Amino acid sequence: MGAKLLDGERVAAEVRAEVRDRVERLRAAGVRVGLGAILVGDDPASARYVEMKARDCASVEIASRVVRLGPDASQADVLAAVESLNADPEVSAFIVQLPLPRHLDPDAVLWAIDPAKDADGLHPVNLGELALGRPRVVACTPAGIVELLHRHGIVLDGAHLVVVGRGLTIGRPLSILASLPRAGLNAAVTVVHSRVRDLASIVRSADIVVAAAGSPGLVTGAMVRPGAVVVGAGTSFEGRRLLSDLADDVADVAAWVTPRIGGVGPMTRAMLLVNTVEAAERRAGRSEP
Ligand SMILES: Nc1nc(=O)c2c([nH]1)NC[C@@H]1CN(c3ccc(C(=O)N[C@@H](CCC(=O)O)C(=O)O)cc3)C=[N+]21
Repeated sequence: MGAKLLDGERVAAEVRAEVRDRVERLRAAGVRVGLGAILVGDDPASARYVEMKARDCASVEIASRVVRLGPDASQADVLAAVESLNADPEVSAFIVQLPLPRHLDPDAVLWAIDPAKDADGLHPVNLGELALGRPRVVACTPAGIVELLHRHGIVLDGAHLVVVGRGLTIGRPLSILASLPRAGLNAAVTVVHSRVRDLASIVRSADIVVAAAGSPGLVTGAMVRPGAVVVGAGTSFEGRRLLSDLADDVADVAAWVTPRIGGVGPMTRAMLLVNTVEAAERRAGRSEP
């Protein structure tokens, strides 16, 4: 266990303190900030995440509203919930918890969200703006990973970043974000899936590895170049236990590694609050750079 820990809990607390100041300033100007969530079905992990989010909101004095729909909710029911939050002046931004039950079409639901209220940065317009090189609302986990690295003094610019996993919420947007020609980003990005030929040699060529495949123990110490930075971002469960995409022996080899708990997860939640206060600021016409 030679690696230093990328302390997401600590950095998330810093980010929350900054969000709280911004909420305070908006309140002084008569603007209230609220985060909504639509939760469909009874997946325990999803329910737990939505609960944590409500607690985070309370800690920064953002109002929180959860719309709960049963596991048999129809596409029309979900779209109606989206429309109600789009129209709700108390809701600055909101998320639709994913994955949705299999009978629902997530693409149509994401399209229905007002892009100005998209707290997750997963609306096609926001993903499109990101791809075009002018990020507006950035997906929470990618934004959180970039922030986590920055605040530990780890430089993306010029580094070789290997992203394992290309999902909608982490790998795909992170690979685009990190490659943007901007100060603090500008990484040389390789994005692969978990069954790529010779994953080990690709991972070994990385300065920074982000494992976002949702495949427990996928990235092992033997794959990692000594001194590399390794971030575990995938989530999977064994019962209620959260499993990491990183094998434990990564910590013997890497210079920096995320802990299984208290790494990327708290950063994801913190960036959700950032996206929410930014939505409120834009709406109030006092957007900060
Ligand atoms: N529309 C949408 N947006 C999401 O951002 C989203 C989603 N759907 N669906 C599910 C995934 C998963 N996710 C997590 C966020 C934080 C923790 C987290 O904070 N975990 C704690 C541990 C919590 C525990 O003790 O189980 C930690 O890593 O320290 C976990 C998982 C967001 N997701």
